[in-house]
Amino acid sequence: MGLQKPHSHKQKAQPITRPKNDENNGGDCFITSNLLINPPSIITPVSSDSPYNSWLLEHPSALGSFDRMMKVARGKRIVVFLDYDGTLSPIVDDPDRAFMSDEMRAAVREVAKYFPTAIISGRSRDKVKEFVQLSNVYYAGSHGMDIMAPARPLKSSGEAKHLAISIDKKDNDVLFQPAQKFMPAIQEILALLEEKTGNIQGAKIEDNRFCISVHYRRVREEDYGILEEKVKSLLQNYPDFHLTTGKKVLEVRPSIEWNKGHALDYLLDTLGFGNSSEVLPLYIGDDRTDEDAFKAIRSRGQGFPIIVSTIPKETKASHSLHDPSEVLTFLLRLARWRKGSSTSRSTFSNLGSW
Ligand SMILES: O=P(O)(O)OC[C@H]1O[C@H](O[C@H]2O[C@H](CO)[C@@H](O)[C@H](O)[C@H]2O)[C@H](O)[C@@H](O)[C@@H]1O
Repeated sequence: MGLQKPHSHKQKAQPITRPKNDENNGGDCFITSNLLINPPSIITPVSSDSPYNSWLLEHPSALGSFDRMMKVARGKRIVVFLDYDGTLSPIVDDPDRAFMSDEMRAAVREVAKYFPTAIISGRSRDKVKEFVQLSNVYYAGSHGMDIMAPARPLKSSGEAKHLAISIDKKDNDVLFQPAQKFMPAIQEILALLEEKTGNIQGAKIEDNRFCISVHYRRVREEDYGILEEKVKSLLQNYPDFHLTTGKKVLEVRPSIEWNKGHALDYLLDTLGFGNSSEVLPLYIGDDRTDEDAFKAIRSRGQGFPIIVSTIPKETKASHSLHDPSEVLTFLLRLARWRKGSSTSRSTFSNLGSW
């Protein structure tokens, strides 16, 4: 059987060799073997003579595999989870200007008409809401530590029950903030970070409510070590916090057992799909913190973890999309599939319940 051209981005048809330290990626670039939840029957890349094309064999394009994925989805309830930066909006130098295109907004709105849809971001919930501007999706900010979810009884969020959680009712939704007790310390750290990094040109501190981003995308290379040192030394006085890394960003987070994966499970639970074997979660994300959500899908045993990446990297995702423009195409296709499928309209009850 001849190898087929990927049914997606033009660039993918070419052998692509990208630098190891991809600008947007902050430096991680590995190839790993990965068990696919649903291995593809057709291998799409033209050739495997570039690291990216080899990687695609293990993480096939979600566009090239779309029909196959939708066959798996037959009779299941798809729930869509989306990351924001690098997934719905391109990575840009200024975090305050990471706008989503109107086209992308329309695509997410359309998807959310047919499937329960949630955006899980490292940003503060308010900020991501301000960027997305849609009322028919659920929002989880601070890497899942700030969730506005439907007011339904929890069935199986075992983890949540063990945390000092705060649940406030607002309208018909419930606010779930498992890191609320860390708020005073977070405010303190925020002020200290502003003070101590103020003299490092290009450094930017972003208040993400239950976590803090220290951006270094615009910091001179020779200053980066100093910045990192300052952040680490400050955190020595706050043993309840730890640092994680993302794309040219250091993130200060409270040390609780809660991440995007827990947020995904929590949302499925509150949406009423806690133990359902009928649910098929689909998560699209591009960064390290999204790996927790990919893992959560893998432990459920069904669903599609999809990574957005222009370079080969170690991931738990089963499928891939090259960049936000492919995310847009995928979302439009998903909505069109649901809308156009007259059989699915009578077979599935997604539409009625959402
Ligand atoms: O979980 P996400 O929604 O992907 O948020 C992760 C971080 O995204 C943002 O930073 C990244 O995007 C910026 C804008 O494109 C870019 O300038 C920065 O270098 C990236 O790291 C956001 O500003 C962070 O607070 C989020 O934690």
